[in-house]
Amino acid sequence: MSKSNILFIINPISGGKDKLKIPALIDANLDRSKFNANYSFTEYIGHASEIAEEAANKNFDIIVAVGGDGTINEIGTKVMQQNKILGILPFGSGNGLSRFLKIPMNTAKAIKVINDCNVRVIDTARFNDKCFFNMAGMGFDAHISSVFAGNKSRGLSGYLKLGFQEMLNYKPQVYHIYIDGKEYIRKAFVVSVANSSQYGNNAHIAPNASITDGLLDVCIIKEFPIYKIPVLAYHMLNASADQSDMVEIIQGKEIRINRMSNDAIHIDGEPFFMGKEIEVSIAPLSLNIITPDYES
Ligand SMILES: Nc1ncnc2c1ncn2[C@@H]1O[C@H](COP(=O)(O)OP(=O)(O)OP(=O)(O)O)[C@@H](O)[C@H]1O
Repeated sequence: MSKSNILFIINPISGGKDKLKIPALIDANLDRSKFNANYSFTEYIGHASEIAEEAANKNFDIIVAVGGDGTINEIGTKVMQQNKILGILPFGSGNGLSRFLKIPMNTAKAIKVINDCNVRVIDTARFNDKCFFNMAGMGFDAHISSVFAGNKSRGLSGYLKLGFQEMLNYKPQVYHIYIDGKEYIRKAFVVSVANSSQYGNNAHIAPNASITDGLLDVCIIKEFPIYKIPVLAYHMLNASADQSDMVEIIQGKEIRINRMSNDAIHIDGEPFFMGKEIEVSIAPLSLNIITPDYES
């Protein structure tokens, strides 16, 4: 059997964790009878995307994102365009897509999942012309991702600290949301569009989301008094946000969101600016990705 060429692209800053030992962990755990392996470290924002494009144009069959949802986004976009296979070693702050797909957080175990090479095909989505795989949105979470991007300390504690500071001053906004032909006008704290169920760290905003159903879950977090944060957190961590009166979830395929401001949006947790009108679309079953074999 011929070996597959596999490239590991390592984001040295994601999740705020040291990655210098990753090449040695790959050497110790990757099945060399199946793979010819190589790796490279990213040096700047957007570099993972450049490396992935070059690798996909060459003869790499599998490209592994070593990082969080932002790194997966950069690499997955190129992998999808070239119809290659994406692997993940989770090393982000939140690891939303990895957790949803049940990819082990332990690196040696995650490499074993790659050894087994069970490939699934999943839905992907877009905000205007930018792909996302896990979650995209606007409102408070996008505001946080834009402030967090300029913050030196990554990781969960960095997110939480910033979140509390910024929440005190954040004002909910009015959104006109069109889902499969119906208009919803909502004043919201957050509008998230979910492909998977969770933001990361097992905070499930769309507990019924499926990544293979051809549908997106529009999750509207309504304006709420600050003392209700623990209730919202409880629902997210218990995957019961659909039962909370603070959250409205509407599934659909053709979605457009109009808003009054040009504030940051986020795509898989990374901030971007793309105007007041966002066209949201879904490409059913469009990305090949290595996951655990759920049947075994
Ligand atoms: N060498 C680098 N220096 C600075 N930024 C980088 C570098 N390589 C990649 N990046 C950027 O790091 C950002 C964050 O990456 P990523 O999303 O993987 O980590 P995270 O935000 O800690 O995790 P998660 O999204 O799971 O919460 C991405 O926008 C990526 O473009």
